[in-house]
Formats: sequence, C-alpha cells, structure tokens
Amino acid sequence: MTPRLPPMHVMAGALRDTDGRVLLAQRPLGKHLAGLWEFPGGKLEPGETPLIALARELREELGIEIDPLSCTPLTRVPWAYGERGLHLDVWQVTRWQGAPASLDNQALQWCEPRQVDPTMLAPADRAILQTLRLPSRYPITPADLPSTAAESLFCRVSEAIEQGARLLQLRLPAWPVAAVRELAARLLPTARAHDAQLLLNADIEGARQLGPGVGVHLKTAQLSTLAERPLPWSQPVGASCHDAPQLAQAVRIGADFATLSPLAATRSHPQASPLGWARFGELVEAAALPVYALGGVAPAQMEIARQAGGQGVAGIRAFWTGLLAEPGWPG
Ligand SMILES: Nc1nc2c([nH]c(=O)n2[C@H]2C[C@H](O)[C@@H](COP(=O)(O)OP(=O)(O)OP(=O)(O)O)O2)c(=O)[nH]1
Repeated sequence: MTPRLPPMHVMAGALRDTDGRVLLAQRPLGKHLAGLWEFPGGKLEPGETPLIALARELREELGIEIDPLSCTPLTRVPWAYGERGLHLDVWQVTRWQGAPASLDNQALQWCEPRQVDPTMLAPADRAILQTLRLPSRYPITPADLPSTAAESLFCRVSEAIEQGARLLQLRLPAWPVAAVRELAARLLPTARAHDAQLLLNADIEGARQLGPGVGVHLKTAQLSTLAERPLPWSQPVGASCHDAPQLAQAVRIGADFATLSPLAATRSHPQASPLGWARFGELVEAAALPVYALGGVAPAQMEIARQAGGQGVAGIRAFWTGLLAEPGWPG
C-alpha cells in the first residue's frame, strides 16, 4: 500500500561484536510490531542529526555510549506499514562503552547474522539482515562456455569458493538443465563446507531438488510472473532488474537481493542503454533490498558501487580473469 503520510526517519544501530554477531531487540508488547525483532533505535526528534539521534536512542534503550568514529552507514530501507511510511537509516556500530542492557522492557540477543530466521524480524529489517549476510562480489559464469567445459568449470568454481567467493551464479543457457543441476550437485559439498551459495539461473525446480546451499536467480520475465518467493528462506533468491518497477516487484515477492543492469555498455548486451552510477544510486535508494551493480562493472569499482548505496558488484568476464586464461575458456 502506498503511504499517505510523510515518511518517518527512523535510526537503527547494527551493533557488531568482535565475533561479527549483531544485537537484536524484541519489540515489547503494546508497541507497533510487538514481538518481532529489530535493530535497536528509534525516531529522529526535531533538530537532531542522524548520529545524535542514534546515540540518544541507544543510550535510552541499552544504556551504552556509542563511539561515533566507529559508526558507518550500512543501508537505508524505504518501507511502508499501511499508511505509515518510514525511512529506516541503519548504521553499523563497532565500539561503545558499557554493556547493552534492556532498559526499555525489550528482550535482547546477540546473533550470528546467518543463523537469524528472517521471519522473526520486523518486515523492513529483512533487507538489513540480507545486507549483513551477503558478500560484496557476485560472480556469474560466462554464458558462452560449452558444456564440454564442465570439468574445467567445476575446478574453477571450486577454486573461486576456496578463495572466498560466497555467492555465485551458474548461468549456462546453452547447457541442458540436467547438466547444470549435475554441476551444482558436484559443487555442493564444497559450497556447504565454505557456507557459499550457488544460484541456478531461472531453475526454481532444480534449486528445490538440491536444497540448502543452492538458490535461484530469477530472470526479469520470470520475476513478473511470481506472486511470492519461490523458495524457503533457507535458500537464496536473487532477481535480475533494470528499473524501479522490477526492483519493487523483487521486494514484493520477498527476493533477498537484486542485480541492476546495465551499469555501463557491455559486449553481451550492446543494445541496452546504460544506467550510470547516478541513476543506479537513485534506484538503489528507493529499493528495499540489497542491489548489486551489473553490466560493464569490474571488481575494482566496488568502492564506487558501495558509495552509490549498492551491496557491491556482480559480473561475468572481469570476475574470472586469470581463471579465464586457460584453454577451453572464452577470453
Ligand atoms: N527502531 C527500529 N524501528 C524499526 C525497525 N524496523 C522497523 O520496521 N521499525 C519501525 C517500527 C516503528 O514503526 C518505527 C520506529 O518506531 P519506535 O517505536 O522504535 O520509535 P521510538 O523508539 O522513537 O519509540 P516511540 O516513541 O514511538 O515509542 O520503525 C528497526 O530495526 N529499529
């Protein structure tokens, strides 16, 4: 539903401890969204700057004094609960004085982001959780690889996972569906051992059969046909988007993240008009889910993508250089 009131600016703090755990608070009985878990914080008061408001809320709710130098913007989530629009402004906080205590009648718990069940969170906070969970790089396999390169691809993807890749898309449109599923099944033990996620392009049924460790990346046309998330929360769902309505549809069905493309001109889609970083930033700002820049971007542009509010960068060729130098791989 479209909100009719001006959005409330709400500050929320993602307090991270040295083990990477995050502090969640349960909204007390009698409050809006009672019983759901959230990141501590609250509304900006008149005249307050965002950080002053965050410091006050965390002092009032948890009895801690945050170190402003340890605070960095994490994400901004535009959301609406019925007519009540809000702009959730989330900052990561890594240093504070005092031990967080429950001063507002709220239960507290430190959680490893990967262990959190998204359905226990306030709906707007699922995007925050995904921002904390997802990596900044999203490599996609080169589409023009022949299925005869299966062995070589198996080795390269395994290597990429061992070297730190945590989210990878197997996009091999020329391969039989069964061959892609077989490749994913062979990669699954390595993926699970490293807590990496393999996304099958468009193949929801394949992801269902393979289970946790495998998800789906929805094509744009497929996204528009869905009314709800096609997989359980334990399996990731990404979506290919090019504009604001598609990003809104990805949010509506509960996708975990989107790619937004093309950022720049690419060899693979020469006819598409590039978005550029300014438009990318505007679209990301209005989208309530993490977004990767895709199309004509390289890992070296990570910082620009993050400055523009993106989760990071996704791509094909520039992400496999070095690995692509081998015979049998397209250059
Ligand atoms: N603080 C906080 N609020 C959130 C989160 N996620 C989310 O949807 N909200 C919503 C719930 C509320 O509708 C609104 C914030 O209101 P609040 O009740 O926490 O604000 P406040 O501390 O100023 O409290 P109050 O004066 O209204 O009692 O934002 C979150 O992670 N943290």
